[in-house]
Amino acid sequence: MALWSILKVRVRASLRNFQRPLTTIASRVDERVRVRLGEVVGSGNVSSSLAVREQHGRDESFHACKPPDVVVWPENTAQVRQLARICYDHSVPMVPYGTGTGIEGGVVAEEGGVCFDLSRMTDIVDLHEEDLDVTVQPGVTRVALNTHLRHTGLWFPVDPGADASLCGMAATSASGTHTTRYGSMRENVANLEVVLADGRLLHTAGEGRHTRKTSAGYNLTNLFVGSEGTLGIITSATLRLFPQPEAVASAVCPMPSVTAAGECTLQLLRSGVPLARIELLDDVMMDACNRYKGLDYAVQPTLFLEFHGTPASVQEQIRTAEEVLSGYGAGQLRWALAASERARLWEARHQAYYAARALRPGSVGYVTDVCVPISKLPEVITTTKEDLIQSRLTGPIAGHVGDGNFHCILAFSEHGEQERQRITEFCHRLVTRALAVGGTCTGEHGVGVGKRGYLLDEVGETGLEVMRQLKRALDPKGLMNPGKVV
Ligand SMILES: Cc1cc2c(cc1C)N(C[C@H](O)[C@H](O)[C@H](O)COP(=O)(O)OP(=O)(O)OC[C@H]1O[C@@H](n3cnc4c(N)ncnc43)[C@H](O)[C@@H]1O)c1[nH]c(=O)[nH]c(=O)c1N2
Ligand SMILES: CCCCC(=O)C(=O)O
Ligand SMILES: [Mn+2]
Repeated sequence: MALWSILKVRVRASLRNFQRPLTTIASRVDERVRVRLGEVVGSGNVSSSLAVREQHGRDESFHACKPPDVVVWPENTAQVRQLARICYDHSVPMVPYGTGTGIEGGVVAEEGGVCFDLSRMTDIVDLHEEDLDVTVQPGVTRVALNTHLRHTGLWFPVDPGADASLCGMAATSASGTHTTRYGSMRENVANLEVVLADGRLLHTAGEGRHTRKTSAGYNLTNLFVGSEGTLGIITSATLRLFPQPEAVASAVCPMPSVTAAGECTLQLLRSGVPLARIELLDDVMMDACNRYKGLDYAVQPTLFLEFHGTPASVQEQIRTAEEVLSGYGAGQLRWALAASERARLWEARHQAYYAARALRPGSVGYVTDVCVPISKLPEVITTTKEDLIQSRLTGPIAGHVGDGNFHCILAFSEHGEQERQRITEFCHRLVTRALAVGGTCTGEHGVGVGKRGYLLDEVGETGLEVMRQLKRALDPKGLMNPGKVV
């Protein structure tokens, strides 16, 4: 697309945003407010130090740091409610903070205010083994939960690469490498406890309820899943658990091209093999992972696969998968059967972001996150790879291809203005390409500040207006994480 057309789209989107202001000019945190916050949490749980504020004003992405005015560490829901009430009374913005691993600038304090660091609320409140569910506080991370569950025979499968907080994952509607089989946070959250902007406490599915399904009224749970701190502060999440699979087999499978890998993925999904994981890493990504983790895989487009089930069903899944793979020119499969080998393999995939950045030491990462209908994946991924080459950009591709979701990771120097411009234009073309085939500008990382300009094109005028009406209804003063999403 010509530069002029790109600019027109941008200007149109930002004009529309401008026409419907959602936030009032909120006041900053003055001494009076600071003292009141300290009275709630105690002096050890509040900080105005610049280093602490800067650490909380950015996430793992390239988005510029904007520090909050003060950081508080509440220790329980009652404190979160009291703190919210103080902020509400004084019209001070509130920014919830989980583990800060987001990559769309979600925790950047656009208008300053109070950052609620929830990492000290670390209880696993209710584990119902017979019901296959658990309730966790916002300081519990996905690895901490699975470590806790290790001896129960249960696990929680949603696995973004980072060891993120589970409530932060709910807030961004995160997914991971198991989503193709087990779902994302949207499918795996049964209830949320939320402190609203004015301090009221909401249980999205009703207090104490933890059923597999419900049709009681509006789905408030999924209104808050993906709300990115703009509607309230999640103080606990009730999550679905799964039995740990009896048998697990992982394989690394080199493919002749990203197109063949995409087409093969489609055929595997159609064949009905219940793939537990299917991830694509292109040649550049494989090279980066080999270097970063000291591995020796072939440097070519590669599928990482995993099968779960009984020993007999895993064998059968493998037989069917091998037949499909051979039809698309797959090379020799390398199996990882021992738990330690599998852990090494998936750790390499989970750290793909850092591996990509390590290709250019000192760089920052610009991550794209489009998701398309699965039938469009081969076409979109092929065109994107060609675009990367034509744009002279080094952008390894890693994809949760079973979901039609993939990322390019563009590592760049913060000082290279021209390169940054080329990256911005490439990312814009990629999102436009995804939207044109019925896809989304973000499959899992959220809107944050990075994707705000695309929400209108994606959900339309009415969609955006309804989102904004909901925001106004729940947060009339515009205090919850202002400047994000809508
Ligand atoms: C190496 C690597 C790899 C990956 C990823 C990151 C990195 C660094 N991610 C992105 C990230 O891990 C994911 O978005 C997490 O869900 C963010 O959780 P945090 O707890 O870190 O939220 P973080 O603190 O970064 O906050 C993110 C947003 O949620 C809000 N928020 C956080 N906690 C909240 C709460 N309790 N209540 C209300 N709002 C809250 C914040 O205000 C902010 O808007 C990812 N993601 C993904 O989906 N799939 C993936 O595969 C990966 N892979
Ligand atoms: C690689 C892109 C950034 C993180 C992510 O979402 C993933 O690794 O899947
Ligand atoms: Mn991802």
